[in-house]
Amino acid sequence: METPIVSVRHLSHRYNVQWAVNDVSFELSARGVYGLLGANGAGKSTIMNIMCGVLNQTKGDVFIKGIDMLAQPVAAKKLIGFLPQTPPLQSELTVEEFLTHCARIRLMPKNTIKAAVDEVMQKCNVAHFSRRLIGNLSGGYQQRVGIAQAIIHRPEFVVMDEPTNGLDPNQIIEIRTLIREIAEDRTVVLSTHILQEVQAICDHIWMINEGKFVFSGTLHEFDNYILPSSLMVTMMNPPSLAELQQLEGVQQAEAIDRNKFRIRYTDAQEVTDLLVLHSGRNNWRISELSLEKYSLDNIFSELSRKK
Ligand SMILES: Nc1ncnc2c1ncn2[C@@H]1O[C@H](COP(=O)(O)OP(=O)(O)OP(=O)(O)O)[C@@H](O)[C@H]1O
Repeated sequence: METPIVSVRHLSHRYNVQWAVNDVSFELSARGVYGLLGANGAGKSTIMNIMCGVLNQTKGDVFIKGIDMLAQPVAAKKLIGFLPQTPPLQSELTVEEFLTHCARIRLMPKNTIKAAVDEVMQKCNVAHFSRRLIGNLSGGYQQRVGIAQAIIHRPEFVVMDEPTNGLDPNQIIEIRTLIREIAEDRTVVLSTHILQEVQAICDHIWMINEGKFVFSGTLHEFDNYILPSSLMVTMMNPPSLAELQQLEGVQQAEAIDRNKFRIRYTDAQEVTDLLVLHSGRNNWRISELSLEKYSLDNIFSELSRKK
């Protein structure tokens, strides 16, 4: 069997007295984008920093292509690219100078550096800014340079800590596209606290809460696992709450305001059909009907209930 690109075994980490990561294990063998999703403080950065050899774990092991990160950090780090939460940029250098410097500290052979810098500037679409000082680039372009430094040495495995944090909506779309391109021939692990981010670019999701994995699966499995169980209905001429509650298929109805109600149900289609039917018969005049989208908080509490 092929050696996994990454193997994390029973990883735990404690800062002072608090356990930030608690017995996390996983293995990655395939290409694609893996999303580590969790609220602020869930433990994402701690796991990423340990995987990349920036922080030594309290317990457990990390192997990169079979190489123990603690025992052989230099050899393991050659196989990894890392974009930390705050990109390690030097604002007084030009893009080309900075990437050349990164290639040197990555111990790339001297005669390969120029070609590698040109290639990565093309890939990350910063070649036209090669002579511009990094400090004078926009946030989106600085992030591109941050990604370029992570892949300059052509690692098989790239880790990005909240790569779209702080960018504007257009920049977010561009950086997501770049990440997907990078993942075509590599394994990328990224962290985010934004549900839509994993839905937009990840093939596989891990959810982490208070230092523990609470879900691991494909995007499809995730969507099937977390089904909404309520809908919002707005009516111009609503019935009483008691009337709504008596409707077949309605588990519970809650008035949000005079016209708007949250309906909990067992079968979304059945309750929608009945609401529309009764609205037609009784002139309730539905103006809006929508399934409620889950927030990250809802999902965590739902996952905790399912465990
Ligand atoms: N250097 C540190 N010293 C003490 N506690 C820390 C330190 N770094 C992180 N923590 C704590 O460990 C827990 C996990 O933090 P971590 O930064 O890994 O979470 P995160 O999911 O990456 O959150 P964020 O999205 O806010 O970066 C948090 O409770 C945090 O306060």
